[in-house]
Amino acid sequence: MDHFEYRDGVLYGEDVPLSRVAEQFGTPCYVYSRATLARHFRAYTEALGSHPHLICYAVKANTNLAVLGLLARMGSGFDIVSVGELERVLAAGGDPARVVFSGVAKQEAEMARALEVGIKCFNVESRPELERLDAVAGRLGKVAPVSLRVNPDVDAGTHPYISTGLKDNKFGIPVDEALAAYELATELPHLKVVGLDCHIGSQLTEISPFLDALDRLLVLLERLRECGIEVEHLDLGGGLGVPYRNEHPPSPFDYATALLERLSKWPGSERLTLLFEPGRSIAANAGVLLTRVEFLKPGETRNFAIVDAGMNDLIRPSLYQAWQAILPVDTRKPRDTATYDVVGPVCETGDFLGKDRALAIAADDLLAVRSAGAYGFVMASNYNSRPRPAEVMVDGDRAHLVRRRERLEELWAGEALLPEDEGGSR
Ligand SMILES: Cc1ncc(COP(=O)(O)O)c(C=O)c1O
Ligand SMILES: N[C@@H](CCCC[NH3+])C(=O)O
Repeated sequence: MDHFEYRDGVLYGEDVPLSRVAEQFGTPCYVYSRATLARHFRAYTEALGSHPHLICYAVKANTNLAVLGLLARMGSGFDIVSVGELERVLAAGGDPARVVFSGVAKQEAEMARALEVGIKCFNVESRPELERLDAVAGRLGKVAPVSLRVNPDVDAGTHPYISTGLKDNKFGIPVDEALAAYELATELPHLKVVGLDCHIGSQLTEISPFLDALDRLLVLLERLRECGIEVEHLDLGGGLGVPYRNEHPPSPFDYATALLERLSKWPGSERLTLLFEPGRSIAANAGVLLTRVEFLKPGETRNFAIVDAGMNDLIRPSLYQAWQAILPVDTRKPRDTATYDVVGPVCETGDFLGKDRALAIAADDLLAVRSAGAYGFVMASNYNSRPRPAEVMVDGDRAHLVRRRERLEELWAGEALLPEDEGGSR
């Protein structure tokens, strides 16, 4: 069941009419469904069944504390890429022993904090990072658990900005250099090799690139074994796509079944814990962005629906030419249908949420931009000095404000005038 659906012409999030959310909390506003988030998380754990596994939700997709807290209580681990994400996981009650730390540029202080709280492992992306981590761990008298992120050079078949597993991408250690990097890791006194990791990209809609990557990792695991290096876990990253429009990505079940089948041919695979780092497939379709039509502006060549959410609130359409469905929240009022570019208030021609959309709308109507639960609020900015929107979680017939809209004064907190400009004129 989809938890954002029309009932009698009105769009609901679970049992809450989205018009009520807009009235209560204003627009623009992100709305997440607790039941959908939980269902998406369970789809992974059920798909993996009894095979030892840990789902490490990719925090970057949606860092709202209520989202993290819900997943933490369901037993989720977390994939983080900064100490900021680590602190959010801890603040939400997440278990540090279930945290993996990815990212190409981990700083010493970030490593130190992660060692202090005792994370599960560092997904190390280069040889200099191994050396830095060894030095930091040595200074703290600790041993850092490491997994090397290998770049298997497979084409994920996704948007070039979100493809990460090609030779040309900055991520990971090239697969041909991985063995030598593992040897270095075993020699460094303050590191312990625990895993092997890859992440080939985001919004993948086919299983085959994942299987190609797995095949390459299994060849590497074989060679590691020959050198006496055994790992406890294999982390296949995130990347499973979602339907934004008419894509048909594999379900977590189909994906896991295909992987487990391929893996079963590898001796000892039943002892290898599988880690996954899904972000989008858990959060994207668990959220919408609510926005109100400010003005309709008919034109000679195009009609514009100018709404109160802009590229600063949801940048995916502008940045990746991403298509996200835009739906009227209340379809009961009689309206003429026209084709609109749905644009925001920001002073950029690239400020649009959708183009060429057939919509039956009038000024003041509410719209919902779908699939906005991942890479939505987290990528919002204050461009044009616009406060970032509120976030709301619906749960059955209740709507909880889980992050209030930013206040205007917060936009200049921490800034100062020059001393000579404080009050009075020169
Ligand atoms: C290392 C890593 N893990 C996990 C993810 C999550 O990816 P997705 O949201 O596509 O599942 C990303 C983002 O692409 C990533 O860079
Ligand atoms: N921000 C991207 C995904 C980035 C994945 C991060 N490695 C998107 O919205 O599609």
